[in-house]
Amino acid sequence: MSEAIIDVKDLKVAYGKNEVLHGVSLAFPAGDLVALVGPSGCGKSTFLRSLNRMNDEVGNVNIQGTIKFKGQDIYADGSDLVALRSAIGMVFQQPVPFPFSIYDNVAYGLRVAGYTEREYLDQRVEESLRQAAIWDEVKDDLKKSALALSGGQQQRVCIARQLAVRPQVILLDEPTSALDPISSSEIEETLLTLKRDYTLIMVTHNLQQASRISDRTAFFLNGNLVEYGRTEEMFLRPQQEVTSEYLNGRFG
Ligand SMILES: Nc1ncnc2c1ncn2[C@@H]1O[C@H](COP(=O)(O)OP(=O)(O)OP(=O)(O)O)[C@@H](O)[C@H]1O
Repeated sequence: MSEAIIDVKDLKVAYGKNEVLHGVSLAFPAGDLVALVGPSGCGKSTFLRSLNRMNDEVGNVNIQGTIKFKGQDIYADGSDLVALRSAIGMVFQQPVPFPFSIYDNVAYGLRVAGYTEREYLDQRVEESLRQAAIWDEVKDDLKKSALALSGGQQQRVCIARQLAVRPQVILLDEPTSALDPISSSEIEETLLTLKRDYTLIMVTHNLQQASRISDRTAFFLNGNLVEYGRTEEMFLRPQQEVTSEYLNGRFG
C-alpha cells in the first residue's frame, strides 16, 4: 500500500451516551478511491464526517482515537479547521449549490480565502469546471444561476466548487443517490478522472457502483469495520462470511 494520506486509529464516536463507532482503524492510501459500504445506520456517514471534523458541528458528540492527515493529528489543539476543510473537502448526497451564478459558486471558496484578481479567478473557475467535467456544458453561460441546472450538473458544479480550493482529499456522501441513472454515470465518470489527482473517499449504498469505480472497499456493520481490502479481491473472495452475505444482497 502506498503511504496513507489519512490514517485513522481506534476511532470511537458517541452521540451523547450512544456510541455508534466502536474503535475503527483504517488507512487511506493517497490517490485511491475508497468506497465505504454497509447497511443503513452502521456509522458510515459518521465516520466520513469525522475525517474533516464536520461532526464538530453536531452538539453532544464525543470523539476518541486519532485521525492523522499527512502525519498530523487533525483533532490536536490549535488545529486549523478552515485549512483542514480546504484540504479535505466534502460533497453531499443532495447537490447544494448556493443561489448564485455558476461562476460565483465555483469562485466562492477562493473569494473567502481572499483572492480577488479577476484573471486569476477566471482561470481557477475554468480549471475546476474542466476537472469536474462540466466546462463544455456551461462555459457560454457562467452567469446563469446554478439552481437552474439539472441535478447531475448541480452536483458537478458542487464538485468544481470543492476543486477550486485545491483539496487533496474529497469526501463524498452518497454523491449519486439523489440523481437519475444518466447523471449518476456522468458523476462516476467524473470521479474516475478525478482519482488521478485526488484521494476520494465515498459512502455508497450502491454496491455495483463500489465495484465499478473504487480501488478499495471498507465494509461497516453496527459501528465496526468488518473488512477492508482491494475491491476486486473483496467482491470475489470476501474473508468474512458476513461480508459475503452483505455483498450478495442477503441483508442491508
Ligand atoms: N447528529 C446525530 N445525533 C444523534 N445520533 C446520530 C446523529 N447522526 C447519526 N446518528 C446515529 O448514529 C448512527 C449511525 O448513523 P450514520 O448516519 O453515521 O450511519 P450510516 O451508515 O451513514 O447510515 P445511512 O446509510 O442510513 O446514511 C445511527 O444510529 C444514527 O441514528
